[in-house]
Amino acid sequence: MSWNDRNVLITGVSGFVGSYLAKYLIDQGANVYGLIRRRADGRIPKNLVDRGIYNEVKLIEADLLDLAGLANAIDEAQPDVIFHLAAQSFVPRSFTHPLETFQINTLGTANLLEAVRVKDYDPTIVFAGSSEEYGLVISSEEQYNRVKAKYGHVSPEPERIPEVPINEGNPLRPMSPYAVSKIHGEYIFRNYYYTYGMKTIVSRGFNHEGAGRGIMFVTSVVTNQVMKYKFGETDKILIGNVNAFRDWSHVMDIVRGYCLLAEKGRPGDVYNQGSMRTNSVMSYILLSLEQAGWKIEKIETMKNNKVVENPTEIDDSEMFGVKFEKTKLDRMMLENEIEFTIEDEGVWVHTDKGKIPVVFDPNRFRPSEVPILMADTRKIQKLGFKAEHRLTDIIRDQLNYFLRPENRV
Ligand SMILES: C[C@H]1O[C@H](OP(=O)(O)OP(=O)(O)OC[C@H]2O[C@@H](n3cnc4c(=O)[nH]c(N)nc43)[C@H](O)[C@@H]2O)[C@@H](O)[C@@H](O)C1=O
Repeated sequence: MSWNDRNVLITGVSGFVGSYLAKYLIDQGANVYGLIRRRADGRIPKNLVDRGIYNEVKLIEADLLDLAGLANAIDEAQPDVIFHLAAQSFVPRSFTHPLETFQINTLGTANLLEAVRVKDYDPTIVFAGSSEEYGLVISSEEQYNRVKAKYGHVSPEPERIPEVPINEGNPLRPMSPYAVSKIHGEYIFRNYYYTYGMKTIVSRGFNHEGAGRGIMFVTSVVTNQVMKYKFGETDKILIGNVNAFRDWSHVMDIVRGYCLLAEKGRPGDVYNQGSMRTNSVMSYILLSLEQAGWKIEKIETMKNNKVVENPTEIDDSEMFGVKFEKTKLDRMMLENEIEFTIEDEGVWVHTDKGKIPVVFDPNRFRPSEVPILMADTRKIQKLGFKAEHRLTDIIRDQLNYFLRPENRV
């Protein structure tokens, strides 16, 4: 399918992913319409300015909670394809504002589909579902036993251990109101295919990052602080749970994946999008420091005397039946040889230029956590998907972004 002269409507166009997607589609010749909430301050969304497309996206003001406004937007855009990316997407906010999260992500999603249905258009509609839907993924017998001791049960019980890499058939064990809201959104999408024959397709995107990623997400939290440390604007790196493992992709790989799903995805179906690797938050910090110019010799916890020599040594051996790039430290953590706890208080990173403190901040820990995510992307690969970027490409783009003083927060 050629995108040339196709009408595309993107909800969440001023967000991180929405703006990259809009730029990509404009470059392909599409007419891109973007749904945007009315801004009281009249300021131009930074992401659209940074992508250089502010004058090229046709912005339509409408709120996901306003059905009439959405119906007007559909009339105006007459979309061949809709990408529904707008959401309350920050997991910690969903813990403090669950109802707001449900309103925007579930009711808002239902409203959008209703607007399309009542208007009788027949676009392909792609939904930004999330790997968060999988939630409590079991990666080893040890972890299973720990989880069972903590919660009393694991429901549904795993049919295999490890449950990674995660395929589309994995159980959904949501660990946040955000995850529940995305499951709900996804199921409305799928149901509208079965009930009304609408061409709805679900992407379950694993974490995707790059220059301009929201400042509150961990990859920006890390790279922002690393650059601040480099320029003497801070004397430590503050962080929450460094044991979490994520499948981090470059935003452009996922943007291409969204387009592929619109072109070739099967209506009513669900597709993972990710990189088929998994790395820890701790490694993200160490690799960022390394790319910013420090040579890392060892790490040592501030309390409890846990030491790892050469933690960033590259290990591309097979784990969970997949060969992927990780650090020596990632492997040790995945094999339960080492775990960081809040009682460790933090980690000293020993480098060629002295010790850097990485301090654990109790306020950044979540009431319930997704321990590990790693996508099995074989289903979308059959449509032609390929994750082109390495983890270090993402880190490089983010460090370059924070090199500019005006982007550091
Ligand atoms: C696919 C999915 O991806 C994103 O959700 P997320 O995985 O929650 O992303 P995040 O970057 O906020 O956290 C990743 C991990 O990092 C840990 N972590 C440690 N220390 C800090 C910290 O200081 N800040 C944050 N934010 N996280 C921290 C934190 O505990 C968690 O385990 C959203 O785009 C979501 O919309 C989405 O759909």
